[in-house]
Amino acid sequence: MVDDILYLENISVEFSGFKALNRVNFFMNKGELHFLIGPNGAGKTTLLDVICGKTKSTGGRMFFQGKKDLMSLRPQHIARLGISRKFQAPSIFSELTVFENLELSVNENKSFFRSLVKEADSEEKNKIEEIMEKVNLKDESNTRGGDLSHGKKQWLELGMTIIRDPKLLLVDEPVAGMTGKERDLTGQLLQDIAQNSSVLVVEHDMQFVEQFAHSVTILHEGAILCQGDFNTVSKDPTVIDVYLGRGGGDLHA
Ligand SMILES: Nc1ncnc2c1ncn2[C@@H]1O[C@H](COP(=O)(O)OP(=O)(O)OP(=O)(O)O)[C@@H](O)[C@H]1O
Repeated sequence: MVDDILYLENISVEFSGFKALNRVNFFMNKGELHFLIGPNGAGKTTLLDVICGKTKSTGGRMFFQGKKDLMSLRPQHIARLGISRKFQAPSIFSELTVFENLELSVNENKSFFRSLVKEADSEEKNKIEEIMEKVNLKDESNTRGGDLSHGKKQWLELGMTIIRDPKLLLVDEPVAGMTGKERDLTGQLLQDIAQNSSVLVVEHDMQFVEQFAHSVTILHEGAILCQGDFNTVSKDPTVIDVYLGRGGGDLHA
């Protein structure tokens, strides 16, 4: 368990008697870019909701960095430990520039209104420059968030999330609606982020998963079907059954 960033044991969630997650065991190593995949309704979003404290498991155990017990913590406490979530729809400020959006996020300890009135200091400005470079928005510093393409909005929000140096980043379908080039750059960006943080991504795009995943977990009907590298899980007969059975075809795109 030494290298575990996240360790979940017997996690279960019920919605009015329906088992969305049923005794799920899941772990992730530090520095991993890990993909969570599975058919619609498999429980992927529910699992991310449990990790960030939005939804509570009816039992089991959940540890962060080997020792911090997440089970009884509220979402804001879990976020303060360094677990950040990036949702599928970008939630940037359309009227603010790329730089200003990042400026608002650079110091999470400042209140929202204090962030609005106080300019970033030189250390914070350097950090913003570094993040703009990382998320391919160096030349868009003065562009309004609302004027960015869909892909660039996603990168800006990723930048607003990683500027706080999360230890674990949870990401919902980051490449939905992106062009091929944007997908590739996003994959490289996620790999880059995983060098300093650990990243757990929910994704349906199998070509993207095959190209960038360090490891993959397959959820099916609220339970883990298998976990391993892409090649191993894509050859697993039960996985092939699930995907072929659902009309989803081979895992290989
Ligand atoms: N708040 C809720 N109340 C009732 N049922 C819910 C609730 N949230 C999720 N569910 C059900 O739990 C199951 C798992 O949902 P979840 O959104 O976690 O699946 P998913 O794998 O993320 O699916 P998708 O890939 O379609 O987003 C689904 O059958 C869903 O309808």
